[in-house]
Amino acid sequence: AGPQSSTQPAQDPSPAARPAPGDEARPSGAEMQQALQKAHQQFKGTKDGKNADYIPYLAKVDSSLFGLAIVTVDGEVYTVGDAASPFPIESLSKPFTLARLMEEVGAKKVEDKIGVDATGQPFNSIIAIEMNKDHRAGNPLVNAGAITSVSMLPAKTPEERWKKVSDNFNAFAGDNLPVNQEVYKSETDTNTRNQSITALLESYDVLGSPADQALDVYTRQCSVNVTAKQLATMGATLANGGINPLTGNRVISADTARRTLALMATNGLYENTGEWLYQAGVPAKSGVGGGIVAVVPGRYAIAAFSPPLDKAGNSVRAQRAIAQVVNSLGDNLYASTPTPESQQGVGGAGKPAKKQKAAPPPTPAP
Ligand SMILES: NC(=O)CC[C@H](N)C(=O)O
Repeated sequence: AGPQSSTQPAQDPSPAARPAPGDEARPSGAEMQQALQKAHQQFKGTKDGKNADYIPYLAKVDSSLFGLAIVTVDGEVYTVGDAASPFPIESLSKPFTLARLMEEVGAKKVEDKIGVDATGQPFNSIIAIEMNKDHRAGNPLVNAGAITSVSMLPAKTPEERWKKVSDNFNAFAGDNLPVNQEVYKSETDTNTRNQSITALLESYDVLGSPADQALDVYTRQCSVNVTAKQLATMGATLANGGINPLTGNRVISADTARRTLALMATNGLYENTGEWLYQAGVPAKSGVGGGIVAVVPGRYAIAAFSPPLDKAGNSVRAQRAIAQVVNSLGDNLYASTPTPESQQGVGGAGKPAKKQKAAPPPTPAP
């Protein structure tokens, strides 16, 4: 791949008229669709990883399911494979409930009561709570932080708390996301680890609601079914400054969207978040149901679903496919100029993409 075109506008355009970095080489819809197809083709045979088995329902899901979806801030939708297959949202619920919480109580309360730094620990770590004397949970995207988030949502009854969570998901997805009752039961019957985490948080007096209510609403929010297309729409709402690009409705403020994305970049894939950001260069969030959503701010979100997970609980195919698509489209946020190397996927699994398009002639300012 060669360098980008060196065509320069005669004059530096005003800041408002200046395209954002990379805008001059924005991929077309056809290129996005092709990138999805290529990644699907390339990684569908991947055998690495294993379904989550600590939640009995997830162990039984067909490991070969594999779907990819992109939703752009202009409301374009591109999909390939099993993008319409519902799967449990699990930890992908966390950033969206967090965003609702920030809207309702302000970001400062989240910073003070939960914390906004990486934990560097597994999502269900108890040691991370013990080590973090100031904030206890440390980050809203691990279980302790997400249970605390749910507990802090202003609500007088469990029903009201659940309705807030559920209405919020539906607004992000522009669709009705149902609870998978089998998953809810499966998790409720087996979530002894989360019971311990919740009891520990309660002992440190950081919960905003009765402990059992926080854990139950958290468990139910993890049991909601979502498809890759719906998940990409949820991510695209974050990419689009809080406005759902399919419904046109504002779901959260632009400030909350920005803060949520920063937290995804910091801790979205738990102890593997650094490795992820190093390879893919975009904020993302995973769930043990096999979903991952990644966001290119101002541009699009890409979601992938494939059940087999790595040891940190992140879908293997989803990571490889998303990293390859994002890099091949030139959207790694840390790549000032796309290079063959920056266009490779996780572990160099991808191939360099074709040359960047030449920049179009500058549009005259109105
Ligand atoms: N990482 C995840 O997706 C974990 C979610 C799961 N419901 C749990 O609490 O353990």
